[in-house]
Amino acid sequence: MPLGIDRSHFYEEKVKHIEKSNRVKDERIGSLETENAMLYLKLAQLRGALQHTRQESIEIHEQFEDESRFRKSVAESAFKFKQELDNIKKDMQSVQSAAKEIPKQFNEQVQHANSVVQRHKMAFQSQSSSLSELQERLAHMELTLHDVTDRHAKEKKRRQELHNTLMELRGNIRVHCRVRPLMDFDRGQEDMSSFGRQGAKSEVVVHFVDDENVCVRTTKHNKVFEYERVYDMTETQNGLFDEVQPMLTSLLDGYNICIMAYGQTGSGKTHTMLGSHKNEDYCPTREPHPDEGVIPRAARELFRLTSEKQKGTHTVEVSVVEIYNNDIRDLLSHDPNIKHDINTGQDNSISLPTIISKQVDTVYDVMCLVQHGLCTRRESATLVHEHSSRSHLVVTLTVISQAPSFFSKNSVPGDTTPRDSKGRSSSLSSSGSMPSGSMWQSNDFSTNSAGQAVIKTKLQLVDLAGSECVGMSGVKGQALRETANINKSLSALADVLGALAEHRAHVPYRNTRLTHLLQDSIGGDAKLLILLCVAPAQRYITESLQSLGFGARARQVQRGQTKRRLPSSAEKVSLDTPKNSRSISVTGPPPFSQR
Ligand SMILES: Nc1ncnc2c1ncn2[C@@H]1O[C@H](COP(=O)(O)OP(=O)(O)OP(=O)(O)O)[C@@H](O)[C@H]1O
Repeated sequence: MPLGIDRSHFYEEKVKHIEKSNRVKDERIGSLETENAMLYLKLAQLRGALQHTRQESIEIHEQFEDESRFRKSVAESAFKFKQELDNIKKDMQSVQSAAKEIPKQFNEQVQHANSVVQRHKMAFQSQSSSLSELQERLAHMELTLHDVTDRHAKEKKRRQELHNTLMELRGNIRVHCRVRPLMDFDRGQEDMSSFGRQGAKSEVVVHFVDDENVCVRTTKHNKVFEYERVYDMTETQNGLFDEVQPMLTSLLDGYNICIMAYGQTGSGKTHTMLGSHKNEDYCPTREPHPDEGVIPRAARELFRLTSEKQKGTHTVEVSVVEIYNNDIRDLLSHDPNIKHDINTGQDNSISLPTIISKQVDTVYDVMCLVQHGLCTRRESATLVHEHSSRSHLVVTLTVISQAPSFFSKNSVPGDTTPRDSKGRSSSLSSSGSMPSGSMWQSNDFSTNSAGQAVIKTKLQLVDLAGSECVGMSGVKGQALRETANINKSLSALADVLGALAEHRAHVPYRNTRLTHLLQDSIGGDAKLLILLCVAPAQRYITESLQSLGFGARARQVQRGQTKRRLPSSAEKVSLDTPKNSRSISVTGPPPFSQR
């Protein structure tokens, strides 16, 4: 550039140009930065997309692997299935071939079965005729068996009746034996585990054999005793009374009856006669109770029998006495400690004139009086059992019956009552069961206040005190005296039976009050039943053998024919003078006896 030329313009232009170029560049930079930012953004987006794609590819890879594994397992399963299928196919083939065989075999079997059926059919046909024959024979045999069983039962009953009649004719004492169940107190000092076991004191050694036999079996003993009836441990009060009941019918036919429970202490005498209770707890009931014993049942039967007779012709009186330490005590008296004497009549009839006898109309009345007596009865606890009776209890029911009309004042002279061929009055036989050959006795024939002839018969119900070994009962002092008296009176009873069985001239009735009071029942004309009570345990074996022996001995006594309480000679009854005597003793020969 020439000197002196203004260069500022140039520079200005130059600056402008540079500024313009700078502006262009700045714009260019700006747009490039924008573009760069856009590119960064795009890059970030692409990176994000890449990341997403990577993630997806991982997932796809994993899915692929899963699928590969699945395919592999499917392939494996398919292989297994194929193998199984092959096996099934093979099986199918064998089944098919077997199935092909089945109809063949079935046919063969059917043919075989047919032939068997055919054979059996033939056999059946041949046997059916013999089967019907057999059935006929079986039916016939069943009929015969039934018939034989029936005849056997009838024979047994007839034998029993004949036996009873024979016993009656001979005047035998009937003996029934009751074996009681094993009780807790039978254990004594024994431990629980050995209760009832072999060798233990409580081992059962008295066994029921059948209705008529009982046996004692131990290492030392094997003895069988026979009685009219044996009751096992399960026998109920009702079952026992069923056997006793028929005897009571004779009471209204004019026979005295005595039922006596005998046995060692704790053997079940009170249970049998009254039922199980403590004396002071006895509670009479108006209704029959399944547990009640012979006394309430006998009273019930007596009232049943009298209810069948003409109203007002029978009255019943009750007395309750005990024999304690050989003294007779009236348990219905205000002062039971008063001792009473026995009166022996000219005809050897026994009575207690000073004791109270109360008239009763119902069983309840009877049992209330018995309960009154029981509250006073002596009992105490012994080692054997808690409520041991220390006295003999005698409950007497006296039946006062109006004698049949031909004994009355109007008909006595020149008695025209029809008689049977043996001289018996037909009106008498209507009262029932006079056994052939029975004899009549007049000692209880008397008159009532209206001057009518009456007959007194008595039912004595005796709960004896228990025989016992002093050592076993563990008693001392006063109780020892009681035990000694009990044992003495019971052995006197055995002596009396011994003397009667051996027909000795002297029978020691008067050795004790017990034997004296029971004299006309044991040795006289009463029908006597002894209920032997036996405990089954080994610990009482001595006492049980003694009781069973006592029963066996009693059965041997033959007292002669039982007698009926009726006047022997109506003509001799002085009915015109009733004041003379209330108890008319007649000594002449009986008009209707079989003699
Ligand atoms: N057949 C029986 N069934 C069930 N329990 C019975 C039987 N016999 C007796 N017992 C029970 O045995 C116990 C003794 O019986 P029980 O009092 O009758 O004897 P006992 O012979 O009268 O005795 P004791 O002479 O000492 O008075 C009572 O608890 C009674 O309940």
